[in-house]
Amino acid sequence: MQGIWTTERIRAAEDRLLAVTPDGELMRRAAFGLAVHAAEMLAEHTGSVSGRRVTLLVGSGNNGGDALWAGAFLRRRNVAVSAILLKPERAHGAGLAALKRSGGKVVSVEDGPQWIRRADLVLDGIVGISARGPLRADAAALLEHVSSPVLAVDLPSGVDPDTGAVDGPAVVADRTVTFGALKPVHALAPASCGEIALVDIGLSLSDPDLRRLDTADVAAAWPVPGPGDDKYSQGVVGVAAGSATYPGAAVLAAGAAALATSGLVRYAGHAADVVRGRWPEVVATGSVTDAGRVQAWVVGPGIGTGNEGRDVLRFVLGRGVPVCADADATTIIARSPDVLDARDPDTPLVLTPHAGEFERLMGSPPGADRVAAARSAARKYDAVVLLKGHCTVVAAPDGRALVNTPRGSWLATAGSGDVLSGLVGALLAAGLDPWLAAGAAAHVHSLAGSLAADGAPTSASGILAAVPAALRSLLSPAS
Ligand SMILES: NC(=O)C1=CN([C@@H]2O[C@H](COP(=O)(O)OP(=O)(O)OC[C@H]3O[C@@H](n4cnc5c(N)ncnc54)[C@H](O)[C@@H]3O)[C@@H](O)[C@H]2O)[C@H](O)CC1
Ligand SMILES: [K+]
Repeated sequence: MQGIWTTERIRAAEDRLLAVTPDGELMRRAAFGLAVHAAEMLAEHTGSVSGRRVTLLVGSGNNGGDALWAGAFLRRRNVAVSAILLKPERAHGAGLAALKRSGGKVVSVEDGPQWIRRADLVLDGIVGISARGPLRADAAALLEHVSSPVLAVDLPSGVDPDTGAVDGPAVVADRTVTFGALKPVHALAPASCGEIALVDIGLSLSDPDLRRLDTADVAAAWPVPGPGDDKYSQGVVGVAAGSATYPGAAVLAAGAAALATSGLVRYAGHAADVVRGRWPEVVATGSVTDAGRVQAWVVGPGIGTGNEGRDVLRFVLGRGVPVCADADATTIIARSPDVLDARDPDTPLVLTPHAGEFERLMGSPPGADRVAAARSAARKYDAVVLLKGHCTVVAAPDGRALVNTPRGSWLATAGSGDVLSGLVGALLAAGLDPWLAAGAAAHVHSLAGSLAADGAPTSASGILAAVPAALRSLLSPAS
């Protein structure tokens, strides 16, 4: 799993390292890495490096200092470098001196636009981990003239480093070169960061604040049948979803559970005939009380929020096995939290709210800091909370949190959540740690979404149909 640290932790680690490193050495290490990526981008976009033009947007802190030093290094490759100093009197002294010594130009903010328009590459050194609030107006005004590729220094300016929230004008980078370790912005605002490159500057950090699952983590966690397995050994998952009026949610959730692992799927509800007709391998019954033993339940999609839905949820919560409560079940819990009294305290619960359901559960929307929001809901309900969004956040009651960096926005389609809940349930039945089960399911769900979309809008049925291909790409990449 990839570690992600808050800016506070990063700054503390940088300060510790600065104390034992020759003055300016860290910055030169960072800037050299930056210059290598800038040269790579020039070659990629223009076919050459020498003679090309790079314009630096230079803020008043060390982020600007990185950009100035990188400009000095680029001068060695005969790149024409111009620096626009947003606050000339507060520009990084050593960096500015290095740029001037190397023959780089310093231009005024007033003349900035023309130097931006003629650039082959713009380096965003406006602000880094010390960013506070929306991008200042003078910096924002310069962005309007950018038409070349952009390389962000450490992180794209105008994006909140710790939440990835964008509140106003902000840099949209083609590539972001960050130093030492990933910050939350790199996982929470992928569209603003572009391709992310990490330059090692010798920072040492432990106990990440956040994590991101790599493909290898998901592949290692995903249950794959072995010689000794049978239809029960991979876990039996119960799916309590849908109704005679709305059988679709049941078909999608049961189907996802059936495709996710080799375990047995039991469906329970009023859509039994439709589910049986679509998924003959699913053992379908008309009621949860007739469903038989399972190792985990998925409950909620399409069950309705009335008395009958509440009774189904109460029954499932009382079975003493992990439960993934989604959709209508989330609304029932929000309206009548006492339904959770039926739950054995040791029974793991996974809640999968979208922003609206989160607001019902918590009384207010997730807000800008979605990791903090998911963590607060996880503590309040003593449950793993998978907070859906462009970047899905999964928080556990013990504070663990992971971010699933999306592959596009193809999942925002009706029924997509039903597919996700089926995937979560199958992994819970297979015995995965609930937090990991939710994270792995979200990872495969977004992979299936991008395969199904293949660049054009898709539907929940398309996402469901792409689950096997997503799993194949994960579990047997060579195929
Ligand atoms: N410590 C090191 O040797 C290394 C630092 N690295 C780079 O340093 C930055 C962090 O630098 P810092 O001086 O703390 O602050 P910033 O440059 O991020 O910002 C300072 C400056 O920016 C202005 N500002 C704040 N908010 C905004 C805003 N919303 N819009 C515009 N301007 C803003 C404010 O005036 C501040 O004074 C880090 O990101 C790295 O790039 C490297 O890691 C190498 C080692
Ligand atoms: K920046």
